[in-house]
Amino acid sequence: MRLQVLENYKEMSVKAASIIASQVILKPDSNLGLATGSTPLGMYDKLVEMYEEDLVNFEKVVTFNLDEYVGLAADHPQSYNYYMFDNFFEMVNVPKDNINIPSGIEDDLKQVCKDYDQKINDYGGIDLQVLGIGKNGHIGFNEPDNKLRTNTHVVELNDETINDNSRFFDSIDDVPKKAISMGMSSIMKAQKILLLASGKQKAQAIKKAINGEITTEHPASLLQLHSDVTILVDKDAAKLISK
Ligand SMILES: N[C@@H]1[C@@H](O)[C@H](O)[C@@H](COP(=O)(O)O)O[C@@H]1O
Repeated sequence: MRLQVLENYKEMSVKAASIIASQVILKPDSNLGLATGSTPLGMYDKLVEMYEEDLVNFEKVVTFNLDEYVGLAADHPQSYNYYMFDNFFEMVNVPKDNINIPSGIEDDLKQVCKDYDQKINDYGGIDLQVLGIGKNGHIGFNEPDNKLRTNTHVVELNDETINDNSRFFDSIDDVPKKAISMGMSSIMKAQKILLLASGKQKAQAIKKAINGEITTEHPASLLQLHSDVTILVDKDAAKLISK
């Protein structure tokens, strides 16, 4: 694991964007695994800026998002589909046909999950996977548990995650109780992983991810088993990491 501690959120976001841009410049048809949440917002802003300045071109890029809420249609403002278009896809030139986000509103969600993994495989796997981290160490929506699912699957969100994510909804009752998430093996199969964390509320989760034992009870700790992980954190998120 390579850890880089940046001065603040802005610097972390700029660094993350430059890593993605380098990936796309070196391999224009990269398959990018993308994440949502508040953490990557600054990275998407910077990437849009770089695209507008002609520093990067996404015309051959294919994207696969990590997760989506069950029950929220693509046009629901809190869906991850909406988030991705609102914060990134509307402003850059990733072709619409190259954008993959699991649909949480189909009747047969098992089939959606199966097809999603199949498509990732058909495209030759993910070159660079961006991840945020939950306060409880979840990545995507792989929640702490005594066992974790390998492939894309439907997951029951735990109370802490529902509570954390309720800040985006009018009321906690509006937060979906289930989501579709890429599984740990889908994530671990990515060639490279880029994990971002900002703020002191993430310090404990980052400490356990980097210095803690490898356990499914802290899904991000499994990243210690991957050979090419870069972790970008700001000073607040880094403050519990032992030297
Ligand atoms: N499913 C998402 C994760 O992919 C994200 O990493 C996490 C942290 O979000 P934030 O960046 O807003 O703290 O929250 C959500 O639950």
